Amino acid sequence: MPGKQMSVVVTRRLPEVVETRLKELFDVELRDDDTPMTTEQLAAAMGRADVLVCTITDKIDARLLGRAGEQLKLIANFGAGVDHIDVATARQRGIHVSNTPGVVTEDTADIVIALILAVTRRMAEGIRVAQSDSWGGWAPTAMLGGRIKGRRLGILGMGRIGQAVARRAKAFGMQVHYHNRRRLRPEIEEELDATYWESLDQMVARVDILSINCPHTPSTFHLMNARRLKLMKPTAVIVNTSRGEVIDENALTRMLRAGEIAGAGLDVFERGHEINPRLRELSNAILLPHMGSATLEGRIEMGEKVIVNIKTFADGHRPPDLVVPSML
Ligand SMILES: O=CC(=O)O
Repeated sequence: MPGKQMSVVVTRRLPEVVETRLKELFDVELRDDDTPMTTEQLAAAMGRADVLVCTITDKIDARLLGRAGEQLKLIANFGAGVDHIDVATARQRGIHVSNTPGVVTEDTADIVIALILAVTRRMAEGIRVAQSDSWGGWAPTAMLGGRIKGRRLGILGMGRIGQAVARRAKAFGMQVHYHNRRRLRPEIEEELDATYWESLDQMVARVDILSINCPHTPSTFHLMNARRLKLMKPTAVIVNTSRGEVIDENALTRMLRAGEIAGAGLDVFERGHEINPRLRELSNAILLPHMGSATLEGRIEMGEKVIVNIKTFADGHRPPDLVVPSML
């Protein structure tokens, strides 16, 4: 099927250069407004597109896939995480799913470090004080946080992002520990100076800062449940830039309130952008609106990946970033 004839429907506004390139290459339908499509709009899009370009704000479940037209052959996700797509059902229906791995790595790792520093050095409180009239000037005992040099960082999920976090953490003088389904190759472990823990419980109990960097899959849902959160030191900090569902958010909120965990830096939440109001009230939780990969450079690279996946598929080949259920 020649690329020009491929009908592509895009569910959200994308960076301008990406939209321009999509228009040059395909018969593309772009969005004018930047709100997520309703379920009905999504179903209609899936009924007419050969390729759907969607994002995390589009929940593509088995019911919706059941309404897809025969012509829908590729769902090219703009984003690395695909937990909003029922990949197994798509596969059964002969619909390929691709994503944009790799290009979100460095930006997301930067946000992990930013959150670690923001929580341990009380950045949010500091900004509030500086913006208010209440600042009385420098004082030896004011705004004291904790030093991160020498602290133990535990990385849960040592894929691309976890490793990029480890590199940065090493430069900050932190001790890197990690838990992963598979142990890293010895030369990578050595390069990162990283200590492997087969037991997640044991690692969680020993670290000062825990960074969540595993994807959300059925086996990582609530991996940080109440029991595991309770294993953390009361002085420890937890940072999540992956998916909210990996942590039991209610349990975390209770423990932060009770001072059983010292602080949290969260870029993602269990119910998307509906943040638990109790979490918002806490002064020891720094919350960001899911901006881990939000750089202009990164978003353009994500768009380029989407385009390469569609173009390769349109030319009759396997998209380079095909997601298969066994990867999840
Ligand atoms: O969260 C962002 C992504 O999955 O790329």
